[in-house]
Amino acid sequence: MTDTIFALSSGALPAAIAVVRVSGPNAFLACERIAGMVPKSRQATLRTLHDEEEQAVDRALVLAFAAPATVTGEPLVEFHCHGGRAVVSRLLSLLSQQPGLRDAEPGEFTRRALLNGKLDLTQAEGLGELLAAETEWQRRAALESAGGALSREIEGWRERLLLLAAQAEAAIDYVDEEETALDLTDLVQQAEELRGEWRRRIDAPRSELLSEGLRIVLAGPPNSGKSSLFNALIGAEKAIVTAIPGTTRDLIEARWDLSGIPTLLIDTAGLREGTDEVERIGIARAEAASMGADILLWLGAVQDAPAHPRTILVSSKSDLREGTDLSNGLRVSAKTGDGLDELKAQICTLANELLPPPNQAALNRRQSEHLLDAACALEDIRNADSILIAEALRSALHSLDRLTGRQSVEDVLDALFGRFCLGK
Ligand SMILES: Nc1nc2c(ncn2[C@@H]2O[C@H](COP(=O)(O)OP(=O)(O)OP(=O)(O)O)[C@@H](O)[C@H]2O)c(=O)[nH]1
Ligand SMILES: [K+]
Ligand SMILES: [Mg+2]
Repeated sequence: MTDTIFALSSGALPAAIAVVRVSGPNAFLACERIAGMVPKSRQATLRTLHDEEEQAVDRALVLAFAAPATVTGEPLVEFHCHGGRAVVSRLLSLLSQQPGLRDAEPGEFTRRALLNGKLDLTQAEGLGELLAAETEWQRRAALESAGGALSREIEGWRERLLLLAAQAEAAIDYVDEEETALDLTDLVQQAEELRGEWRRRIDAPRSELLSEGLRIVLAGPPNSGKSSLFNALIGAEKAIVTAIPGTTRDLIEARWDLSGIPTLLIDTAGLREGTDEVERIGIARAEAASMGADILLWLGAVQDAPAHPRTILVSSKSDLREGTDLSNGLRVSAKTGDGLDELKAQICTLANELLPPPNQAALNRRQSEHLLDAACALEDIRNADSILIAEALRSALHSLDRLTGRQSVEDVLDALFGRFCLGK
């Protein structure tokens, strides 16, 4: 029999309320022993929790959910108790003494939900992203995935693919019976339309851009004011600023929430012929960071700017150089704050082009790879015979199923072909 698992599901203690969850076949039994009864399914009931000596542990709201309509698909009980450390620790130790109960492993509730078909892999991944979300954009995108937007899209592809596969299999039967080969042009065209849709999804921005943040790099000659601008943008004196050229040596990174857009702002060493070994290494890192930037903020002369497709030219220290600006960059002063809003607006515009649209569930690397496999499977079907086409479609289906974590396609294929089989 499966273990019954329990864990503190709410956040750090102490807190006003703590939620302890129990899931598995013995959840109701444990509830009965601790709360004296199992409340009616989905009805919050205030109970005194007791230990084995009938000593009161806490007054808590108890919620029971009957399987299978629960988040894990198993019988589930929630204790909403007071969030003191001693209360929670007493309740957890009490639970651990109940028959068949043990501590949950990290992510185990979600794993059970996955195994019981309550969500698929893409939703579980979305849930992970939702828990990790720090900015608005991340939250909205993760909510799309967790809510099943991606799995619904994949399910749509899968159904179309299944229909095509069934037609291809039927065409094989015709060949067996030496009747006129069926015209497969239409089928091939539909498969290629699917492949085109997948290609566009694969080429779209990845969800990692959201979880890791857009890399925005400040680069330019020494003393151009990179570190000052870095500090002004993040609103903290994180980087050392001095009048000495070559102050910054290593990369300095800060997570920066730019109006909901998750970014990683990176300050770098000023670019020049390095005077000592430490500075030369720092400059090499600065150059590498500039190359790898999603957006480059260049604080030097136009003609010296590295070739980067998304560069914003910044003319720094605008408070000092009234009207004598030669760089054609956006005039910004870290000292007075002049031009900072405009700079942020320009970064936002570039970021909007780079990031996955928040109303579409972006694919992560793992998902893209499986979708690419599926697209590749359908690559050479244009002049293939029905047997090869059927095989290619089947292989594409397998890739989609690895994408969602669906175990086996065979049963589904069997069921479907049972219905579709023409001529047999
Ligand atoms: N007036 C004025 N001075 C500034 C401004 N920004 C930076 N400075 C000054 O310029 C000097 C260099 O600034 P930093 O921010 O250290 O320049 P940096 O590009 O990081 O320099 P390195 O790290 O050495 O490459 C310091 O003395 C700053 O106070 C500004 O907007 N206005
Ligand atoms: K400096
Ligand atoms: Mg600096």
